[in-house]
Amino acid sequence: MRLIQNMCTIAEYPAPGSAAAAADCCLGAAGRRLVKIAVVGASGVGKTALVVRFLTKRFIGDYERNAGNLYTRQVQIEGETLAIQVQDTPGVQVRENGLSCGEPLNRCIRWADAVVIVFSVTDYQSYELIGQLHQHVQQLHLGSRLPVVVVANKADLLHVKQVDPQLGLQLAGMLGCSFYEVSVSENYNDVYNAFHVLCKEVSHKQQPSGTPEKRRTSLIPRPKSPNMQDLKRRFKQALSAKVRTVTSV
Ligand SMILES: Nc1nc2c(ncn2[C@@H]2O[C@H](COP(=O)(O)OP(=O)(O)OP(=O)(O)O)[C@@H](O)[C@H]2O)c(=O)[nH]1
Repeated sequence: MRLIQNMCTIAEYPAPGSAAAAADCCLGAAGRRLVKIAVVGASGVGKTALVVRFLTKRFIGDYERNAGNLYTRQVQIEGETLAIQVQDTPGVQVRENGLSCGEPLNRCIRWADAVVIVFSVTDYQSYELIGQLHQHVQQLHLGSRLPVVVVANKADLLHVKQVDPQLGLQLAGMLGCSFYEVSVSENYNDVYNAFHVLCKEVSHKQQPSGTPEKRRTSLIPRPKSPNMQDLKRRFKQALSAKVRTVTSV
C-alpha cells in the first residue's frame, strides 16, 4: 500500500474545470482508474482518524482540527488496481437554519466520485445531521446519484454511547447507502471494508455498461441463403419445365 500524501488542502483545491483540475484528473492516465472520495461529517467524529487508519492502518490519538488534506493511494478492487484520492474535510457546522457547508467543502463534494459520511455514536447531534448532509451531497451532484457510505465511528466508547447502531442502519437504509459501525481506534478491517464497498460501487458505475449486449436475435428466422446446388437444381427444373411447355405446344 503506497501512501502519497499531497498536502493539498481544500482551500487550494483546484476549481473544477481549471487547468490544475484537468492535470489532477490525468492521474488515471497512468493506466489506473481514479476514484475520488470525500470524507465529510461533523467536527470531532473521527474523519481524519478514519482516513489515516484506512491509508496507513495506524490510529492517531491526538486531536487537532483538520483543514482537510488530500491523500492518494492504490487499492485492489476485484483484481483491478485503482488509484484513489481521499479528501479529508473540516467538520460541518450546524446552524439554526441547518447545515453550514462553505464553498471549499462544496467544491470538494462536487469533485468527489463518492462520499463517506461519518458520525460518532457518542455524539447524537453528529447523527442528526446525516440526513441533511446526504441530501446536500446529492443536490451537488444533480443528475447522477453519488455512491455514499454512512460510517458510525467510536463504537468502542460503549459507556458514552448516544446512538444505537440500529438507528444508523435504519437511516442508511432509508438513504439507500451502505452502513458500517466501526471503531477506528480498535479495528482496521471494518474501516477498510467501508472504503472497499464504496470503491466497488464507483468502479461498477465507471465501467462501460455491463457486458456487450447480446445481439438481438430476430424473432423471424432469417431465410437461409440458398446454396449453389440448390440453385442449380431449381434452375434445371425451371429450364426443363419450360422445355416441356414449348414441346407440348
Ligand atoms: N475512542 C475513540 N476515539 C476516536 C476514534 N476515532 C477518532 N477518535 C478520536 O476522536 C478525536 C477526533 O478525531 P479526528 O479524526 O481528529 O476527528 P475529525 O472528524 O477529523 O475532527 P475535525 O478536524 O474537528 O473535523 C481524536 O482525539 C481521535 O483520536 C475511535 O474510534 N475511538
